[in-house]
Amino acid sequence: MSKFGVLVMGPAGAGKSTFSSALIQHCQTTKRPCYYVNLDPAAEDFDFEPDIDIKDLITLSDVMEEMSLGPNGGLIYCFEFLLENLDFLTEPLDQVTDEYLIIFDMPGQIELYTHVPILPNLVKHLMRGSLNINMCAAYLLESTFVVDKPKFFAGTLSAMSAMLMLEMPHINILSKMDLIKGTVARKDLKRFLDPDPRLLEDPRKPGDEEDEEEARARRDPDPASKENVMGGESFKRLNRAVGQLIDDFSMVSFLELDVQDEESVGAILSYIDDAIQYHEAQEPKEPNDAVDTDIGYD
Ligand SMILES: Nc1nc2c(ncn2[C@@H]2O[C@H](COP(=O)(O)OP(=O)(O)OP(=O)(O)O)[C@@H](O)[C@H]2O)c(=O)[nH]1
Repeated sequence: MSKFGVLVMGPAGAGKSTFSSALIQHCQTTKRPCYYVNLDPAAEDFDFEPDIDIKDLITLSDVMEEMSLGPNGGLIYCFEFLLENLDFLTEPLDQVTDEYLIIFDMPGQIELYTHVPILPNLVKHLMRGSLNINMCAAYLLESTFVVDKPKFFAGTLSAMSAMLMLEMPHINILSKMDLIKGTVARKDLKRFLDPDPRLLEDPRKPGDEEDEEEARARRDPDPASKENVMGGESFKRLNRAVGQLIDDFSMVSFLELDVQDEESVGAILSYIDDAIQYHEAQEPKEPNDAVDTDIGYD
């Protein structure tokens, strides 16, 4: 057995720190040792004191002030600095024994999960070489997004982007389920948990009933309708293509998280353990890949 780690990611305010705390609480209840690493250089209040806190190395506020950078550029700078000082993580993590679950609580800036290769390099360092941590990514998206379908699909695309970029075991989580409980019918919710590509063409909000006429018009649009003449159809085709892309990439589905419900937290942790074990069985690691610390920030 070797160390297990979970990289808790997702957009700002998705509930990453709250989920990290729920995981720690669950580990305490089930007597599983865990270790908490805060990698958000702007995070301030914690339910549980981090065992490693990036702010002991560098803080976003110092970088913004001293380098005259904004919050996004400042965050990238902080991570570049972390990659140049990986001993800050390696030394304490080397001391963590194999039975521990290591929770990495990440910042919410979306840039980190899309186009800059910071996280792939960090993950490579954690998973390969001497640390040899078996990792899984947990990408959180707020459940309230389901009432705004374009927003939900945009969030799903960012989860996919993180999946493709990191190439590691990955689960997606719909967080804050308590906020939509009772407002979205189970059958509607299922179309989001396992994203249905036709959702973007369906004008109804979850919970609305569709009348026969609307359903017919959606299945069989009138080519001469005003919307089509004004270019609405090409927008619909784009939506359809995006929905299909997500559908074809059949690994994109969501688990439900309600942090108040101990069982849902435990179920997600079991998925994380299973995803890691499955990945380990499929793809033995290549040790000692060099970490590229140049991420092209100027
Ligand atoms: N109702 C409800 N609120 C939640 C839940 N999880 C988090 N929140 C609230 O959502 C807000 C953001 O939660 P955080 O855990 O700080 O989110 P985060 O993703 O760590 O935020 P950043 O680090 O700023 O990106 C806080 O006000 C939380 O109390 C949940 O499961 N249900």
